[in-house]
Amino acid sequence: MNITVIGTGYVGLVSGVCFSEIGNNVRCVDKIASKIETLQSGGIPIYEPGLQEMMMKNVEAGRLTFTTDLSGPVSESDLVIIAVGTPPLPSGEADLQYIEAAAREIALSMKGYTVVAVKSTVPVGTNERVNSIIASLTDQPFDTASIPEFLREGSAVKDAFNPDRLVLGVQTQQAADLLLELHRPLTENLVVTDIRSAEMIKYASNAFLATKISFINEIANICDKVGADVDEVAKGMGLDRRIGPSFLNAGIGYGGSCFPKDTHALIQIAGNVEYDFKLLKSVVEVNQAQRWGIVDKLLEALGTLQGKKIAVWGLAFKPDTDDIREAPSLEIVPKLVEFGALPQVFDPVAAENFRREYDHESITFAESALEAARGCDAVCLLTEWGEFVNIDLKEVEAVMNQSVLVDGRNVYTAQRVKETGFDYHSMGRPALLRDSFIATQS
Ligand SMILES: NC(=O)c1ccc[n+]([C@@H]2O[C@H](COP(=O)([O-])OP(=O)(O)OC[C@H]3O[C@@H](n4cnc5c(N)ncnc54)[C@H](O)[C@@H]3O)[C@@H](O)[C@H]2O)c1
Ligand SMILES: O=c1ccn([C@@H]2O[C@H](COP(=O)(O)OP(=O)(O)O[C@H]3O[C@H](CO)[C@@H](O)[C@H](O)[C@H]3O)[C@@H](O)[C@H]2O)c(=O)[nH]1
Repeated sequence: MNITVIGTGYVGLVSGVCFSEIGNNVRCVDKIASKIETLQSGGIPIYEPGLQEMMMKNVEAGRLTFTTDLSGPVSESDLVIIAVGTPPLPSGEADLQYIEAAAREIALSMKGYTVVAVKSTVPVGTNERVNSIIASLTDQPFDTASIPEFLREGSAVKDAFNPDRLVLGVQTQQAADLLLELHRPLTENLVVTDIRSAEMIKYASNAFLATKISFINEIANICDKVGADVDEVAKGMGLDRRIGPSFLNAGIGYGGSCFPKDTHALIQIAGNVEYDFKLLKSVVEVNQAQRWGIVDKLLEALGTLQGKKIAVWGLAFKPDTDDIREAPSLEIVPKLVEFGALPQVFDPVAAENFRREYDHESITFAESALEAARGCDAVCLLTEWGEFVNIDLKEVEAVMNQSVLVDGRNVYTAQRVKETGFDYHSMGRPALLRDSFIATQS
């Protein structure tokens, strides 16, 4: 199948590479010339494990090319996938200007029957808008479709080949047949539905996952007060198949380019039809407050942050990505500075992206986790990169001024902490270090 993918961000590039990997001819288009030049020369503008190797393999096989000009590729394509950004407007609503511009450009180049599928996360009704834009500019036959993306950054390639399900929102059998042919090699769990429902499935899924996170974070806050261990609670809850174990990791809350944006957008979508989505508003509020929990714990442990050196481990919104969009670090580090602290920050890949967003004379960018900890009064872990999880805590303690460890992602076991002299604080696990039956078992 000949496919054009518009937008080479996380979603467009991963989709383009994966569809070429299963034998399709894919042309990836982006209007940012520097991105295309990087891709054409074998480089990759984002950090995503396994993507570059797979990209090079398919480029060499002649199935994958990159360009800034969509006209040629679109005119030869059976399927055009729109994977441009839908960033939030100040109101929280999704900004659809890039979707609409792409629709106009596609319409002017289409030749013969083409399916135009929106992969970007868009409010219900957007495909109809895309449909009317294209119909107003061309008399070529076409269908629009909604194929929302569910990949997670950091495991995008793995997710693309092992999806729990794929959702195909269609309006004709012809479009359904083409999309089924494309997606069948990836999974048997194909949900074929109407376009509006497909658009809604994406927002509802992200909102539900965000709700699970805020729920367990509130349970963690209560565990802190009643002396329970939220990880034990999550384990006990998650074994109930109706609840499930995933997305019950308590910590400093969710960030990233999707959950914050999509929860706000769904609140707005509901508001536009005069529905007050009270539950989701609370999810967002809880998530915001959760970020300050780690600062409270540092204050509790140190008394004051004025002049204190604080090592910050992790700046990316999650491990295995350089993405810092809506990362908790972007609020927590400035808050530490505001309290007079001297943060020594380190992230294996996201430090440069962070520095572009926020820098201050009080901050030192360290070259390693150990260097970040040197001379510090406390370490706080914001992102659970493997190298922080597996670090030798005794070695870290040895280079610090005071041994306080605030674990914002609950990654250390009781045994590892007990081997050190750290004054250890976690998110909702006060029972962890207690000499109780559970603590001696763990
Ligand atoms: N990042 C994720 O993990 C993820 C996962 C699922 C869904 N989504 C959704 O997918 C969409 C894309 O997300 P992303 O993170 O890949 O965005 P991104 O901002 O990383 O990439 C979008 C790309 O589209 C390009 N672009 C915009 N208009 C264009 C045009 N007219 N022609 C050619 N290129 C154009 C931009 O230059 C940019 O490179 C969003 O709606 C997002 O909500 C993202
Ligand atoms: O138990 C958990 C799980 C996640 N998180 C946080 O939640 C955020 C999002 O994590 P994750 O979902 O793994 O990453 P994303 O790449 O943002 O992926 C989400 O957003 C994408 C964009 O819409 C969707 O495609 C994915 O299905 C959806 O998981 C991160 O800050 C995590 O630290 C927690 O705090 N606790």
